[in-house]
Amino acid sequence: MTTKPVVRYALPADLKPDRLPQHVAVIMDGNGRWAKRRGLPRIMGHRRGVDTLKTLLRCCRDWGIGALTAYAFSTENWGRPVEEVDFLMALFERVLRQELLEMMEENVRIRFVGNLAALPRSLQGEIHQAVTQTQGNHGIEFTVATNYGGRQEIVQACRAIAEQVQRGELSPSDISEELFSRHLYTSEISDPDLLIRTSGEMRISNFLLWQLAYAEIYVTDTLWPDFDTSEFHRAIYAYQQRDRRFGKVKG
Ligand SMILES: CC(C)=CCC/C(C)=C/CC/C(C)=C/COP(=O)(O)OP(=O)(O)O
Ligand SMILES: C=C(C)CCOP(=O)(O)OP(=O)(O)O
Ligand SMILES: [Mg+2]
Repeated sequence: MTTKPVVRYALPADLKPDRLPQHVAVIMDGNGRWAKRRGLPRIMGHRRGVDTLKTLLRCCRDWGIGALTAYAFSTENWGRPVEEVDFLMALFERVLRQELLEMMEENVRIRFVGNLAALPRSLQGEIHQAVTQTQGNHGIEFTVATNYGGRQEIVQACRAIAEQVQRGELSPSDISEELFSRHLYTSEISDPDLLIRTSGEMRISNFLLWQLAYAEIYVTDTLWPDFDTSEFHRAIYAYQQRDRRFGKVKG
């Protein structure tokens, strides 16, 4: 039997353990450019991007960040060349299958958000398996946004609420922010405290439109496959310098 070396990340001394974001969301952008700069096909960037994600998940867990949400495929990404879309779907499926045992060992609870019913059947099966098998885990909460669109999520929530009103189960005056949140894909997870976007783009590209209302935003020019623990350290350090006022005045 071979024993895998266990990598543990110590919290850097200049980060305050009592001021860590509890939930970090990431837009894993720049995989295509990373590959292109090396004269490689775009898909190689996505493949390398998986390693970045695995490292980040471990780092969050070791530093005491309770939740990580990663944007893996947007509702708009269907418009990419079919070979790239097919590669990504197969990659998600393969990674899920390969990593399930390790997620169990590392006490990771995985969830998926997005319109999952439109994903390939075999991927849906793998998602179901991973979600149900890890649902008793109480380590880090790991959410993958796949076929996810913030607008689509809001529309489906409106539809579900409208149907309840039509059936007479709910009155329009019962609709509150809290009730609305319960109809989003993210009903079981807290809103992100910090959004990180790699590759320098200053936009949120239809990601968690409702949930990011008060998230701190950090954008780095680094491309996702190059985003490492020292880059993550910089992002958390920047977050800890922010003054989160939530519309109030400084006390
Ligand atoms: C199992 C699992 C969750 C795996 C994650 C794999 C992964 C890293 C997916 C991200 C895919 C994606 C569309 C990235 C955006 O970069 P881009 O293609 O837009 O890059 P570009 O902006 O440089 O073109
Ligand atoms: C990271 C994911 C999965 C989606 C956002 O990146 P995109 O590359 O699709 O976003 P745009 O720059 O096109 O807005
Ligand atoms: Mg991109």
